[in-house]
Amino acid sequence: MTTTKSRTASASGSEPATTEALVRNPGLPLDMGWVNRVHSNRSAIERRAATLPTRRTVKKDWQAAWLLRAVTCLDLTTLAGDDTPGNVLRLCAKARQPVRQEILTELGFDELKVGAVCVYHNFVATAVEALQGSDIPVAAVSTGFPAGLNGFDQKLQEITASVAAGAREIDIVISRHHVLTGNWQALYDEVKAFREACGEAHMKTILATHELATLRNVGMASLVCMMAGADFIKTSTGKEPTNATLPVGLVMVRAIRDYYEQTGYKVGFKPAGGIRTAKSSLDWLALIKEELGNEWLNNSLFRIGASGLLSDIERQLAHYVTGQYAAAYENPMV
Ligand SMILES: O=C[C@H](O)COP(=O)(O)O
Repeated sequence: MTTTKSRTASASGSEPATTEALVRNPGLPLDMGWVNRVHSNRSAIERRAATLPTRRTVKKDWQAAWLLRAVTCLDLTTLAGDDTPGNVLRLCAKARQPVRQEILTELGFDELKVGAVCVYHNFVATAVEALQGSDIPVAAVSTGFPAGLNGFDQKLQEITASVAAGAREIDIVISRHHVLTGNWQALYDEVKAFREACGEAHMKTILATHELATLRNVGMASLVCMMAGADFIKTSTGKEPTNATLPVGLVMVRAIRDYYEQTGYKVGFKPAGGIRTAKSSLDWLALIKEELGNEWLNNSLFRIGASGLLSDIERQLAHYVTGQYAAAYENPMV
């Protein structure tokens, strides 16, 4: 007979949490013919997005397995004005042990860790040291995060400094004005230069979709950033009035699918900003599964950027294992 524990473990392990090394998207010359063919039908996109939270009901063992998968894809983030070395160290400890060991053991796991820790440049060195030996990468937000309005040279210096401090991932923000004025060449040139400055560090390109005015702009900007060599495209900084939404996510993952079908290169996707509940993490996983397939359901190609999601996931996992919700003090942070 299959036990609950072994079913859960196999459900979570049915696809590897981290796949073998991907071929990095090298980018390609800006193809304005392709970019101009991007279209978006807002009502159709919104209708499709509205079905996602309802059509895939993931329950019991499968829900636990999906939540564990969400944890492995989490960019555990702190990007607050009152960040301190102390709270970054606590975040890194949580990154190493995101779910209490007794819960993990009940679920049949020895170990679980997040996809990355995401901080401002000033805390990169602290996080790198705290995560030594864990193989958890540190991601730095860069290029004038969140508004993206620093000078261009300053933006390149920020990237270089974060890479030198040990960041293995750089989350850059694009200049929204290039999109809003239709200057796609400028957007392409900017992102290509950022990618060159990143070197071996993987580059996530934040579109700040709320500030791009239309879904068509989101689709066009997604494509231009991939042509310029983005390893991931990311929805939001977490600082816009509206951040990750399923309609915007749908436009972006369809751009990723289009790019893959045309070039053979897989680009990752990172929804970020305002994702706070275990249920919403399941909706994002469902979006990826349905639109991009299981190949994207691992932390090489999918991340969730969140500063306040993990505690609800841990709470739901504890409930799954014990039948009771934990007291707040048992899940003290994030
Ligand atoms: O990149 C990640 C986002 O800044 C996180 O946003 P959040 O604080 O709303 O979770």
